[in-house]
Amino acid sequence: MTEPAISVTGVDRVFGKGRKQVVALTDVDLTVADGEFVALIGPSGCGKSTLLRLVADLDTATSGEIKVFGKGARQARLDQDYGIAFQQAGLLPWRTVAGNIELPLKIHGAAPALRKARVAELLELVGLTDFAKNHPDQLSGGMQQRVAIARALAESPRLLLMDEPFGALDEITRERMQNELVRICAETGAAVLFVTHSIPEAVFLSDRVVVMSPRPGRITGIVDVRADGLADHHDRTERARDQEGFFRAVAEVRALLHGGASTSSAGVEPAGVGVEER
Ligand SMILES: Nc1ncnc2c1ncn2[C@@H]1O[C@H](COP(=O)(O)OP(=O)(O)OP(=O)(O)O)[C@@H](O)[C@H]1O
Repeated sequence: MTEPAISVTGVDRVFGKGRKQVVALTDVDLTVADGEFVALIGPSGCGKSTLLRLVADLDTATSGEIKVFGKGARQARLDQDYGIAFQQAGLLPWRTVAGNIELPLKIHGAAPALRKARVAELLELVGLTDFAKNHPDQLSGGMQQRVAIARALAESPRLLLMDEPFGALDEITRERMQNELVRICAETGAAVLFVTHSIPEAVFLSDRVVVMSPRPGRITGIVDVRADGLADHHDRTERARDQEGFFRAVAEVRALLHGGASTSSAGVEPAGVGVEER
């Protein structure tokens, strides 16, 4: 059997001491299978980013164990087993689109010919071939995010860690980016751990949606959207947004966010309405 992409066991993260202590995460267990797409959703402060940061080795758990492809988080970072994309694209303004995408390869000493070929491939993957020589300030927000995703994919990671990568985009661009991400995942086969505030976004993109609650941050439930009749995330198409199973999964996630309350009288939320706006 292949190693899971991520395995989190009994993880706690406590910040500060005494009266200022914040229990950001308590007793979190989560497995993301190789090639699986898992979304983390929950109200502000429930520990989504903290969990992602622990997996990325940007922070250390107070207790518990985190493995990435069977290795410790630190070793996985050193081995560049994953790519990261955050809400702010974080591009270097003085480098071109191609220069930004190339950066991780350059830092890790890839030969120029190899870099050039890989950048061309990635530009095509994210549909920005014609913009290779542009600078970030000449691109729209969605295009900048595509550059960031291409950069995260530069070293062909088997895992992507994404923290609200589409959070700053308008709804139409956001849906387009979601469709792009589905296609990119199908082409690369990468597993994804994806933080979002949007229920429809989580359901549309994922195989499983992990619902968290705050104080202390913990997992309150997991919705497997495939059990609601949605295709595996690699095979998802735009039509999934209109399927009955999609609305069922949205209602299930919402019920978990509300502590198991019935959603039947509330109906299904319109696309794009996030946790925070509710
Ligand atoms: N470095 C830190 N020092 C102290 N407290 C922290 C630190 N990082 C996070 N926290 C606290 O941990 C809790 C979880 O924060 P986190 O950013 O993980 O939540 P989140 O679910 O990602 O929130 P949001 O949806 O608003 O981004 C919050 O109460 C936050 O204030």
